[in-house]
Amino acid sequence: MAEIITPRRFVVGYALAPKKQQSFIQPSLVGLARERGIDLVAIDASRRLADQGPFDCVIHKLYGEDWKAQLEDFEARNPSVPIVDPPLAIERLHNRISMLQVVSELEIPQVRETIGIPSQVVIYDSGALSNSGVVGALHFPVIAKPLVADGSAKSHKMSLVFHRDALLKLKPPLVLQEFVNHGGVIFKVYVVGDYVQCVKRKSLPDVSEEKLECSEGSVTFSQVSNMTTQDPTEVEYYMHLNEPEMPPLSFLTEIARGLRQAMGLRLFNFDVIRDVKIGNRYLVIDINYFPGYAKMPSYEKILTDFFWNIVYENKEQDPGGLAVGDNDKESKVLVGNHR
Ligand SMILES: Nc1ncnc2c1ncn2[C@@H]1O[C@H](COP(=O)(O)OP(=O)(O)OP(=O)(O)O)[C@@H](O)[C@H]1O
Ligand SMILES: O=P(O)(O)O[C@H]1[C@H](O)[C@@H](O)[C@H](OP(=O)(O)O)[C@@H](OP(=O)(O)O)[C@H]1O
Ligand SMILES: [Mg+2]
Ligand SMILES: [Mg+2]
Repeated sequence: MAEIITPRRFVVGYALAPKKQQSFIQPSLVGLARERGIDLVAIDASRRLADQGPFDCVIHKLYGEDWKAQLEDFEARNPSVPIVDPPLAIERLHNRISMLQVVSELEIPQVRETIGIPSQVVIYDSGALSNSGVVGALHFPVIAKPLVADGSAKSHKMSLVFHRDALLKLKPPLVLQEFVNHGGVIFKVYVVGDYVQCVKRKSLPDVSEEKLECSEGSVTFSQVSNMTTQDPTEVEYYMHLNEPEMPPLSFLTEIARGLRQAMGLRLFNFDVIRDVKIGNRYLVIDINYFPGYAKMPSYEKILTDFFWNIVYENKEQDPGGLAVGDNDKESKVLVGNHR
């Protein structure tokens, strides 16, 4: 009788909003993870988390106090199971001021390229919009961004504001951020643990001094980097999207490492623009928790490697610390020698 020991399987539980689940949990990801011994299992957010599982790792992108309490309860009962990422660390990204503060605090070598954020002010009430002491130092145009970034459609609705008088119709709380001409392209830097990948995306076109003078009021827009178009006049734009040079990957990797450590997050992306006036000056304008990874080439392999590292790292550090009901996961298959 030969004894075959099959490797232990791991379970990664995911708690995602329906739209996110649909885009992220693709059969190609589930299949690849399964081949590597990792089963991706949906968490039902309407049921108590601690009653579900067992899990070797929990990944999540849900909002609200209820969900945070569920995670805390689960963590207290399963202290050895990694929660990716801790809700407290994610919270920083729900406010567009605290989100970028961490960039200003980065301590990375800035020799050839430099990194920063655009000048910005936070506006809590309408009165501040007409207060020279608050908005007087800003150089126009500015982008008005909702202060809260909570995943709602409203939190993505922005205005490009050309003149001060157009500020008065805006609805605080918001951030007024100087618009920086950057050649109409943004660099989206995806971070998955210590893996970093940069892609180019469509952005707002530059605003010349002449255009600024003849433009009135403001224009609204939403998630411009995700926009695709059937408009033939834009075909040319897309043809030229390949032209701008990428920022050096080593520089982006340093920034990603610094952000990861400072924020205590492993799953995020950040948007970078290059100032056309100062060619080696880069600015971070946005950081997103658990972004649209399925848009990233080879996301299945990158995410599967990430899950594998988490569950194996955890197993090595704490081989005894298994989640509830974990003991029976190492299955032995006995194969009889039939005559
Ligand atoms: N300071 C800036 N200067 C120039 N363009 C900017 C600036 N801030 C934002 N933009 C443009 O506006 C777009 C939306 O801004 P931002 O990324 O902050 O919004 P978001 O809704 O959080 O985006 P995402 O969909 O990536 O979460 C950017 O992709 C970029 O095209
Ligand atoms: O709706 P919220 O919770 O804010 O999250 C969005 C992020 O803000 C975007 O950055 C994601 O798009 P990108 O992956 O293209 O950055 C976007 O990706 P998705 O639309 O593919 O899910 C979302 O993750
Ligand atoms: Mg963005
Ligand atoms: Mg964002």
